[in-house]
Amino acid sequence: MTFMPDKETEELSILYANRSAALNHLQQYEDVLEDIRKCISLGYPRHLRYKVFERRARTLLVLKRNQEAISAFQDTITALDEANKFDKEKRQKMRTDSKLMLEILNKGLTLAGNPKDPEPLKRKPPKPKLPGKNNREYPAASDAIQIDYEESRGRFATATRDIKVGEMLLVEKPHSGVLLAEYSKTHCQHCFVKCPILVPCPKCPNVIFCSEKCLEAAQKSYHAYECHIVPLLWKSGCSVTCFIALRMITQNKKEYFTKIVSELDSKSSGVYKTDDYKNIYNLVSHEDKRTKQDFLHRTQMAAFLVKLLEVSGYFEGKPRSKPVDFDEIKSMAVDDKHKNDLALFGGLILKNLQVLQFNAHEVFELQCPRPKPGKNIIKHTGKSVFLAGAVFPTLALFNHSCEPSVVRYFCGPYIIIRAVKNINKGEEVSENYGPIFTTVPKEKRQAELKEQYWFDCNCIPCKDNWPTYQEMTENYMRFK
Ligand SMILES: C[S@@+](CC[C@H](N)C(=O)[O-])C[C@H]1O[C@@H](n2cnc3c(N)ncnc32)[C@H](O)[C@@H]1O
Repeated sequence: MTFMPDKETEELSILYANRSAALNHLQQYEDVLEDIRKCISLGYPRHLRYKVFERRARTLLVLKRNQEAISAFQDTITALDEANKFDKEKRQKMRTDSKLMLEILNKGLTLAGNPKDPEPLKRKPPKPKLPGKNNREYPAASDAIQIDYEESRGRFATATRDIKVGEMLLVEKPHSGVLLAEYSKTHCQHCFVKCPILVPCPKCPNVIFCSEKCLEAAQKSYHAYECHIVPLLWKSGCSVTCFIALRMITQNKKEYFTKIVSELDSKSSGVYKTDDYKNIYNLVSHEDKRTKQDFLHRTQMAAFLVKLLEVSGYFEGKPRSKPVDFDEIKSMAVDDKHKNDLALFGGLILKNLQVLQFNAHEVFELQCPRPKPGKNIIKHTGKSVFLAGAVFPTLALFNHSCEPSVVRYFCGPYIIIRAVKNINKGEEVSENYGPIFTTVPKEKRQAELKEQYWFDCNCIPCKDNWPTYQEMTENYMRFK
């Protein structure tokens, strides 16, 4: 991929016009209209406009948006007057064809009583919403959830009333999330959806976005600083978790952190908001149980990441304008003027790395093959594909059970939690961190949870030694 021409240039308008022709061949009609809108707003040359206006008119006809097609054909006729470099005969033919289409359309619409055009299709799914009332203290969760605390297991969710199977209990956007490198040219860096047509960053060839809106949101926060350091991060081989630890910083300005740093250790009061870094900072990190080796390892990673932050221009609030390489990082002397920033942000990144170890989630996309035309037997061949890593601060308060009460899935960047069984008032509402009692034997589950999450699982299937499906005999099923 090469660089995009700078924003708002004639060159870019020509690029959009040409892409609209390609999209037309691919029958991606809504995208054709969007590219034509962009190309006109960027000042596409007047003597060429008849081409895109005519393409717009014909696209609108396909979409049965006839009222809009009429004005597009009228624009085509007007634009033909300025198409002085275009073959006179062809110009005349296009004018006649457009006039004919106008006549047909006007007649048809009058006969049909001038019906309204259908609404344009929305490409992105709407933002998911909890159907009932939101919890006042934890707005990402429903009012059926409350967060309790016990010394031995920390915070956990319980039901404030009876919950019916299927009920939606939580909808949350990530506080921070990062797409895996291998999806950076197919999925939106900002909202993780697959891009039918891409909007590249005008300053780097590293990532893409699904819309101008996502590009703008990213450029206004993390991507301004990440633009030229992303390739080095990927090349370093660091995990997506390390990248999230950095993103947790780059998505806010330096001043945001210097303002809140003195309150970070105090317990939060009031509404628990997803975008509040203080809530993330106070998630479980098991700092007191870590070994020296563990700290050394994480501090080395934090030192590398904070150096990247320094070269990105973050401390000065001036994003860097060219790519960075390993040699530049290695040869950098400690700059006295950045000493305090390096200490503060190095410390925050170190904390982020610890928190993420226990609180990050994988973001999945369900991929299903296109159904073959004419075949009406649906085979369930869809698979979940690991796309990104993210931290959802409210969901991170749910504890684990090997027989969970909820299931999670994604809608763009949002995670959605629904009950998979009826849950009684006062019962714990538990998540699952990986091993389920039906398929993984108890010893293996316990070992995995201890190694990854540092706790001894004491859920009912573990306590009562429930058998896996394979261990259940027919008799067992019947007697139970
Ligand atoms: C994602 S956090 C869950 C929320 C956490 N309890 C808190 O206070 O913020 C994961 C951590 O919670 C604790 N935890 C989760 N499930 C548990 C369980 N079933 N029993 C005991 N502790 C558990 C472990 O310390 C684990 O590392």
